Formats: sequence, C-alpha cells, structure tokens
Amino acid sequence: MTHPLIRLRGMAKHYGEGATRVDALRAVDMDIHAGSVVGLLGPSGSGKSTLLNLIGAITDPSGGHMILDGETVYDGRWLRRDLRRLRLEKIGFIFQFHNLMPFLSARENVEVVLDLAGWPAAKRRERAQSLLDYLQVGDKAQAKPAQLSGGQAQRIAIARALANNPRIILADEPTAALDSERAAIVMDLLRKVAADQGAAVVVVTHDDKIMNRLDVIHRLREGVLQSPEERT
Ligand SMILES: Nc1ncnc2c1ncn2[C@@H]1O[C@H](COP(=O)(O)OP(=O)(O)OP(=O)(O)O)[C@@H](O)[C@H]1O
Repeated sequence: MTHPLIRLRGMAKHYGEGATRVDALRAVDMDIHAGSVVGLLGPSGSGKSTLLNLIGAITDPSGGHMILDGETVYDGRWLRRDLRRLRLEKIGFIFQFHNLMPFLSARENVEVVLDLAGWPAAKRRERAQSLLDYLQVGDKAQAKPAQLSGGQAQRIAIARALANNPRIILADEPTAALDSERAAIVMDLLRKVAADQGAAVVVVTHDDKIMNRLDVIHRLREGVLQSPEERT
C-alpha cells in the first residue's frame, strides 16, 4: 500500500473559549490516497469546510498531526513558516463559484498562479494554454469570465487549481452552481486529474448529482468523522 497523500491524526479545531467554545472538529483521523476522489459530507455546521480549510493550511488547527504529500506540515504547530508557499507547492483550490478575476482573460487567470510561483512569462503562457486545452476550453483562452458559461468558468478554475501541479486538490461545493450535465463533466475532469496525475481530490458536497462519482465518502457529524464508505 502506498503512503497516503493526506494523513490526519487527531486533528482538532475549536473556535472561541469557555461558554462560547465551538468544537468544529474533534480528533479527526483520515488517510487519503493518490488517485482517489473523496467526498466530505455532513449536515450544515458539521465541520466540512473547517476540515477542508485545515488541510489547505487556511485555518489554524487547535491540535493534531498532518502530513501532506510526504511532509509533516503540522504537529501541534505549523512546521513551515511560509504557509502561502506551502499552499503554492502542494495544494490547488476550487470553490463553489469560480472566483475568476473578471478583468483578466481565462488564460491570464491561470497564469496568475504561475506568476506567484515565479515562472517566466513565456513558460506561464505555454503551461496555461496546455491546461486549458487539457480541460477542453483551449478556445476560450482570450475570453473574459463574463463571456463564459458556468461550466466553462469552472473548468478555467480547475485549470488554475492545477497550474502549480499540486497533488492535493481541495474543492468546496465545486458543482453546486452547475446543472447535472455540467456537474458530471466537472467531476469526470477531476477524476481524470486524480488518475492522470496521481492526485488526491477532496470534495465538500451536498450535491446528490455527483455521489456516484466519488470513490470514498467521509461523513462528519458535529465535528466527528464517521467510518468511511468505500464506493464500488
Ligand atoms: N470563524 C468561526 N468562528 C466561530 N465559529 C465558527 C467559525 N467558522 C465555523 N464555525 C463553527 O464551526 C462549526 C463548523 O462549521 P463549518 O463551516 O466547518 O461547517 P460545514 O459543515 O462546512 O457547514 P455548511 O455545510 O453549512 O457550510 C459550526 O458550528 C460553525 O458555526
């Protein structure tokens, strides 16, 4: 068995203290392997976004141990001082609404990430175009977000998430704004990314339309992780 790309042990998060304390996550253990598309499900307030944001080094944990892509990144404290760089190196994010910058073209939206990572202009352009081609929106490279359909815009957002070649892709309700057909296309693309690049894709979702496209389902209830359900 290969090492998991994401390993969480005893990950906890509480907000506030004393009477106002909310335990959003309680001692979560989880292993997520390369090539898998994993769903995080649970009622509103059960801790799904908190867990995604802990894995994405956006939220500070209250305790636990986390290994991402072979590197222990948190062990009661962040072991990297530069979390922005950690995210750039290891993680791609996809949100419910594409969050593309309206004044940039589709390709420039992808290039932004590469610019942050220090890529030279010609290489940025080439990489961004090849990602758009891979996601079958290459002909939209010059379009502004307002000229794209919801499904096309989400594919540009996926290209942006893949730009720095992360092996961990975190998606918060990526299909909630899409109809069934486009939701299926987006999920199939994420499955392809997981398979082609040996990435782990973690999807927070309420969306019944995409359940049959998840390899494993993890359910949270009041911050406690239930046993995973393997899908066949
Ligand atoms: N910044 C915060 N400050 C205080 N409490 C918070 C904060 N963020 C989340 N919480 C609380 O933590 C718990 C888990 O919230 P979280 O957003 O992770 O749930 P969720 O499962 O993603 O919910 P939803 O499906 O509604 O998005 C909730 O009780 C929420 O009120």
